[in-house]
Amino acid sequence: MEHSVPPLNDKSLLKHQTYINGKWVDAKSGQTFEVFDPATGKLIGTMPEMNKEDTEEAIKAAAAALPSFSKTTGRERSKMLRKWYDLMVENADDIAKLITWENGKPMADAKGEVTYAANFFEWFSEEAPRTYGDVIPATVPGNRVYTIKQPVGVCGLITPWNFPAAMITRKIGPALAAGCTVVAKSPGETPFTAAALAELAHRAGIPPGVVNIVTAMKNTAEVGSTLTASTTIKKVSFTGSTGVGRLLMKQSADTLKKLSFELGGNAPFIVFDDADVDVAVAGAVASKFRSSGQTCVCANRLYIQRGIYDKFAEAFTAKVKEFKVGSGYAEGITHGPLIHDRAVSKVEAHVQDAVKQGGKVLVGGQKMPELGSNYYQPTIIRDMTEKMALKNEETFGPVAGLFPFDTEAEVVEQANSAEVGLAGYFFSKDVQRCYRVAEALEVGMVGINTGLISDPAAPFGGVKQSGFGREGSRVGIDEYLITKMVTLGGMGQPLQGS
Ligand SMILES: NC(=O)c1ccc[n+]([C@@H]2O[C@H](COP(=O)([O-])OP(=O)(O)OC[C@H]3O[C@@H](n4cnc5c(N)ncnc54)[C@H](O)[C@@H]3O)[C@@H](O)[C@H]2O)c1
Ligand SMILES: O=CCCC(=O)O
Repeated sequence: MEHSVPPLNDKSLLKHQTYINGKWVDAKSGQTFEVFDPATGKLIGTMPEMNKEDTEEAIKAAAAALPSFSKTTGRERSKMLRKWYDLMVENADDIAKLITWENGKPMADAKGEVTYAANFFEWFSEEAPRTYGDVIPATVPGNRVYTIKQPVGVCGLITPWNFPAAMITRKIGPALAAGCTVVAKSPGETPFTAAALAELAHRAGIPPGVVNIVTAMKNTAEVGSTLTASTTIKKVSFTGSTGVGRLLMKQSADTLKKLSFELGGNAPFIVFDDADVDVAVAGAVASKFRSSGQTCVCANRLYIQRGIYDKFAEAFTAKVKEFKVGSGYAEGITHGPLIHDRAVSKVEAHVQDAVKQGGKVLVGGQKMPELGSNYYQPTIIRDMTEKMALKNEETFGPVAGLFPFDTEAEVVEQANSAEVGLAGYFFSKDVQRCYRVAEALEVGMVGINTGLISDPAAPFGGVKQSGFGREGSRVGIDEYLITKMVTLGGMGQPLQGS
């Protein structure tokens, strides 16, 4: 389905170059890559196809900016981040238009993402002046011990397309607050939002070289190996799939980098018989179908206790039938396209596999060629079983599989059977069960009686093969700091003259 792209209020936010050392530049090779609108398949524009040489140039710029930036006070960095936050808020409509254009999510969701993304700058502007160390009572007589927090150095950041703004600000915010400088590789599918953020960084007065954005599509792996092999880069923070996370961890081994990895999920979503069905359905709609199922914390396996199974399935199906799928710019649209044809193929494969093994489609189950090649109907399948592909792999698309279960112990075992452990959700009115199950789930984040857990104030991250490290919250800045211990010897002498 065709749609027209609403014009930006500030056309200068749409860049076709990238931002390195405070300047807008092309790739040294002159090469570019094309970026397409997932809703129409039409070309949005091109961006520089950068390679090892360009990445090294960006690392050099970040290294040159580090000595002076790392010596600014927390209060000075706080003001810069606050200014960047204010500019994001002022330009929220334009950034949302760019997100919808290159990612496909509906404008209402894109606006929500801009607020979420900007809030990381606001949050870390408040953390920047508060990187306290400790004064430690020493064991050795005559010693005095204290710690200071210092920036880790130049950081390499790699983020995915599903939140073109928020995944970047969730890393750059704490990095700058800590006094680090960064080289960020923006996602190949959604580089324009990142470029608009860089333009706002420039306007906010962030010094040249502090924020550098490398763009690439075909050369992505080359850029990744340059960042991980560099001895200048002291830390890599990556958000993306578990497979790429493993590769980057191997590549980082030779230089023993500090790492933070926010990787794939396969979230269990459990509804107990004693839950409020309406609350559980609202939670499932929010958790499963946010961004058409393309978030790492989306419910993937919905476990519904047998006593409530039919009632939940019916109410959930009724809600999903109300969705309106189409171009993210059109009025009243609740769900947009998937990012590309590979995403559609994975969704299709999971649905076909479930149906072949006895799953019954309650709603959806088909592609939507009348809208475009990247659209798939929001889908619910009941009578799911443990052997189905959707149970073991993150679908990353708009398919909800309903698994029946009998006991609390059984469902927790099933929930924990995944290799990954990012988010988990459950619904119950029994307060003792709430504590019990929250403590038993092997995940980094638990939602009880809610399907939405993302909050800049709350620590975001996983366990098992969902990675390590936490983003947002008061601990998010620690990922970009080192704790230096200082011991003063020969202290504690008697007062002079005594
Ligand atoms: N835990 C989290 O916070 C979180 C958040 C969002 C997405 N994710 C996960 O990300 C995945 C979806 O995103 P995706 O398909 O774009 O993931 P992906 O791993 O393919 O790509 C993520 C980023 O890594 C880059 N990349 C890919 N190969 C690379 C390489 N060899 N070297 C360096 N960079 C490389 C991509 O260009 C992109 O910018 C899902 O598994 C999802 O769960 C996790
Ligand atoms: O896709 C992963 C990030 C989602 C979020 O931050 O809510």
